Parts: sequence; C-alpha cells; structure tokens
Amino acid sequence: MLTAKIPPSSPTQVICVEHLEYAYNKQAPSFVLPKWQIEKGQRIFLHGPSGAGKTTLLNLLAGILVPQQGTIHLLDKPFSTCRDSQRDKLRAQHIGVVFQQFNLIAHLSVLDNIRLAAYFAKQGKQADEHAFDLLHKLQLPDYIASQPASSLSIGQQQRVAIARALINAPELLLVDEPTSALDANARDAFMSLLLNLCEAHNTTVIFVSHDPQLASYFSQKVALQELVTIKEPNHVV
Ligand SMILES: Nc1ncnc2c1ncn2[C@@H]1O[C@H](COP(=O)(O)OP(=O)(O)OP(=O)(O)O)[C@@H](O)[C@H]1O
Repeated sequence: MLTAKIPPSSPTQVICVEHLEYAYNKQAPSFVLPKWQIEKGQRIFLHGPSGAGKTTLLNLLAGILVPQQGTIHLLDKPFSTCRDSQRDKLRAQHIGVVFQQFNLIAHLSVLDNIRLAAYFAKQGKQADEHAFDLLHKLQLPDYIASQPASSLSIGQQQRVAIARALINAPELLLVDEPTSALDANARDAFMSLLLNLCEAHNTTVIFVSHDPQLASYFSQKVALQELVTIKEPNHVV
C-alpha cells in the first residue's frame, strides 16, 4: 500500500517568549514578560510611553540583547539560548530590522548596504536582482543604487532601510519608530508601501511607534504595559 508522504509542516508560530526577564545591569529594573506568542502573518502595532521598554523588547526579539532569564523561540528554534554565532545566523536568515536611525553605512552605496544583509544570510548571485526589484517596489530610481547612503534624503534612507530589511524575505520584520522624521504625506506613502510588501510575502510585522495616527494601519494593537511588568532591583545597602 502506498502511503502519502506528508511534507514537514512549517511552524505557524514565529515568536514564542516565555518567562523572560531582562535588566541592563544589576542596578537597573528588570523587564518581565511572562508569555507572548506571535503567529505567522500577524501585524502588530506596539505602543507605550517613552522609556517603557519598546526598543528594549524589539532588541530582545532581534537577539541583539539576550535575556538573563526565560526563553525566546524563533520559528520553533531556541533563539535566546543558542550560541551567539547561531543567533546571528538565525537573525540574518529570518529577521529584518528597521531601526529608528536606519543605521545605513554612510560611505557604502545603496546597493552595497543591501548586499551586506544578503551576504550575512548567504544569499547567492540573485541578491542584486532582488535588491533592484525591492528598490523599484519602493519607488526608488535605479541610479540611486550606486549613490552613497550619505547622499540620500531621510525618506530615501527609510526606503533603503526597508529594502535592506526585506532582502532575505524574512518571516519577521521588526520596525522601530521609522516615520518620526517624515511629514504626513510621506508617512502615509511609506506605510502603504511597507504594508503592501509585507502583505505580498505574509511577513509578520511588529511595528513600534508613538504616533497614534499610524495605529489605524494595524488590526492588532498591543500596549507594552499589558505585556511587560517592571521589577525593581534589590538594593544592597
Ligand atoms: N543601553 C542601555 N543601558 C541602560 N539602560 C538603558 C539602555 N537602553 C535603554 N535603557 C533604559 O531602559 C528603559 C527603556 O528604554 P527603551 O529605549 O527600551 O524605551 P522606549 O519605550 O523604546 O522609549 P522611547 O519611546 O522613548 O524610544 C529606559 O529607562 C532606558 O533608560
């Protein structure tokens, strides 16, 4: 009798956080996050007051910071507890990050900034083709690929940062307050481009912003204070 071969199922959960605790140092308060699960395709608007810990949480999810307690799984793989080199590899392959300041390398060209992300994820020769495809979808002209990142406007830098974050078709995109330097029209155009690209690839998005106007782009809104509690340090006198 022939039995149907069942393909290995891909995980539906992108992130699973359990019993997480993180403090910047022994004198600092700890962020405590008992549980947070994020399913594939969710688009989450994460908000909360200044200093509440939104960037800290994104950095933990990106594996840039490592919790002292608890675990973070990425696509069912241990992420926070694996070796640094393994975490760097998983981040490069599965996570795109857009930082507040975009963090482009100023003296490198636009194309080289994007190529660098593809290189870390060990993408082959097709990376340039993907890069140009993304630049077109983000409505940037071809000539800009050879320009140094330092010569771009804020709006252009922002779109290049998105292209760099999406070049490896990540399952998870983490975006930290990227629209603060833009006027209302540029901001709305940027949000539409970003979310259309994520829709096309079913990318899971966690988007941090103070701007309540941006919340309307997201069906799911999460207040950081609902997720995280703050534990004061034990002071030794
Ligand atoms: N590198 C660091 N070392 C020590 N403390 C830090 C560090 N980075 C952030 N913090 C502290 O952690 C807390 C949370 O900061 P975080 O930047 O995550 O907040 P946020 O919610 O993103 O704030 P904002 O909305 O103003 O960007 C703050 O009290 C901040 O002072």
